[in-house]
Amino acid sequence: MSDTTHYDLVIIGSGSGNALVTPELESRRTAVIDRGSGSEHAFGGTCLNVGCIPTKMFVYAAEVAHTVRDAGRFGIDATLEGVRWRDIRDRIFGRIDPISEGGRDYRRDADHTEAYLGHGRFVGERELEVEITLPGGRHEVGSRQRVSGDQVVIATGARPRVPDVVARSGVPFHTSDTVMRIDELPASMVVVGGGVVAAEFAHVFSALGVRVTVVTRTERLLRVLDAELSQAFTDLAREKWDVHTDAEPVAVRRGGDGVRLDLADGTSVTGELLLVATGRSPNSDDLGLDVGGVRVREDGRVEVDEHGRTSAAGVWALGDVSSPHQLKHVANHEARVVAHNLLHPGSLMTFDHRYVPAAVFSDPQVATVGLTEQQARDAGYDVTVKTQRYGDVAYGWAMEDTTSLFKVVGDRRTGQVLGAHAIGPHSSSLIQPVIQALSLPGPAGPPTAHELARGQYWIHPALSEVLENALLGLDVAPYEDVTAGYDPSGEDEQQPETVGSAT
Ligand SMILES: Cc1cc2nc3c(=O)[nH]c(=O)nc-3n(C[C@H](O)[C@H](O)[C@H](O)COP(=O)(O)OP(=O)(O)OC[C@H]3O[C@@H](n4cnc5c(N)ncnc54)[C@H](O)[C@@H]3O)c2cc1C
Ligand SMILES: NC(=O)c1ccc[n+]([C@@H]2O[C@H](COP(=O)([O-])OP(=O)(O)OC[C@H]3O[C@@H](n4cnc5c(N)ncnc54)[C@H](O)[C@@H]3O)[C@@H](O)[C@H]2O)c1
Repeated sequence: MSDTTHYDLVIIGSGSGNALVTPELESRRTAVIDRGSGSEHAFGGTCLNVGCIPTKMFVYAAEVAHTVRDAGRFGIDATLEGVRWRDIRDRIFGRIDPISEGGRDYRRDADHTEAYLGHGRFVGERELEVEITLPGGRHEVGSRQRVSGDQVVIATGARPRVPDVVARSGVPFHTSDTVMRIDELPASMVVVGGGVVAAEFAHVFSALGVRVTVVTRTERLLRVLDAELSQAFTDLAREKWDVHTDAEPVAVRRGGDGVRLDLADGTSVTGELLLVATGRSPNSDDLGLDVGGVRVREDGRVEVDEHGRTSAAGVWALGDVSSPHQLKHVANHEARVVAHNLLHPGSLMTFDHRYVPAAVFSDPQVATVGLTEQQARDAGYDVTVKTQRYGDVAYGWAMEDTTSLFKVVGDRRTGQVLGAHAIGPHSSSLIQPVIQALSLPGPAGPPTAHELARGQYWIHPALSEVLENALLGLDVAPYEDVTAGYDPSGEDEQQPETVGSAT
């Protein structure tokens, strides 16, 4: 056991936690503790190693395969001759692994910072013991190191949750932590879960030629989305994958070419490989939080206030371990807030969770921000909605699109947008103007739907015209009425000039 080494700042978790060490914090003595992510126990957290980045690199390769298969519709004859899985995998991790190793070495070698590569647990107030489990740091594997900090940040993320019926079965299975490193593509795969991870991996593997079965206990895939989009996604998924909704595995055993899952409705499904994608639990257990005086919510998230402070003085938390949103852009935002707050205790910044957007990089892609139609109705708004088809704008014609939609939810009385939900190519980018309008309101509040549509140019004939048309299609007061008497300078009685429509 080592003596306790004292730091200005101790960070547990090298994902968004590592990004905390901004230039302003770099002069402080900082310890970063991390036990590694995924099967390689890599430094740098989920997003870099087993989350956002590699999945989207696989998604891109899947889309290339899909484009080749689909080319005939456009008069281009092409044949997908094969998929070199190992080449795809090795290209992706050949790029990611060196970044992870470089990040670890930088933290180990930089002035003022130290990397402790192992599992950390509180052993007292702002004091931790780290069981060193990984090589690559300065501490011997197997040793136990004690560190303490003036401030401690918990950024330990979340891990895949595995239903007991799978965990206890003894049948080999994968999660998002391991499935991207497999050596060979299986012929078939059963995905348990109907959320984001399931939707993205089902797309990747099916586009690369794997026969995919999806089993989810909800009545639709991507159940948390606006119901119209969730239904549209489920309908399209059924055309490509064998989708079992309202279904839960009650027994898992070896069978068929690999695994057999008996479902509660008496049917069964088989596949060569089993992928479990049934949610992620915060890494708040096995951290000794009770010893550190840190309270945890019933759902397992570390309890934080709007500034990121936990119940223990000088201990902060951010990202998946504490946030209501398990998203990297949210974890990054929270890290920026906490970094500021560590340096400016007299003027604390607050987390902004008002308009958190999200996207699902599946086939089709889905994006969402703000209230769903049902949420807006439940909240008592005078709701108006417009669902615009991609196929109704010029770029949608070019794409021969027949299935993609952009839906906006508005408040009839104020004319303001309450939410936007899109399903189709590039929806994660197309939705950004709505995120901006909601998040950066002018002095008179967010622009109305018609102001957003008519107060700016929309490049013609870009796909973004689908959003322009959706906004214009909302049954709200026309732009002229909303802007009547509008006088931005306070001097000019004239109305602002409206720009012409691109449609
Ligand atoms: C397959 C997948 C795809 C995703 N795609 C997207 C996406 O496209 N867009 C998006 O916004 N989000 C995506 N996410 C979610 C995103 O990855 C997470 O929200 C984000 O990475 C959380 O960051 P974090 O810093 O809170 O935690 P993490 O990045 O998970 O970092 C926590 C670190 O702490 C370490 N740790 C935990 N406990 C201890 C301990 N006791 N001692 C030492 N170390 C410990 C862990 O090993 C890990 O390295 C995806 C997630 C998955 C699983
Ligand atoms: N593109 C992105 O932003 C992205 C991508 C991947 C993951 N993530 C983040 O990771 C989080 C976790 O993703 P996830 O897909 O694992 O969780 P999730 O909460 O999105 O979905 C879990 C799904 O599994 C189903 N389920 C749970 N237990 C089941 C059981 N026993 N049998 C059958 N179905 C069961 C649930 O009903 C749900 O449909 C997401 O909430 C998201 O925030 C984000």
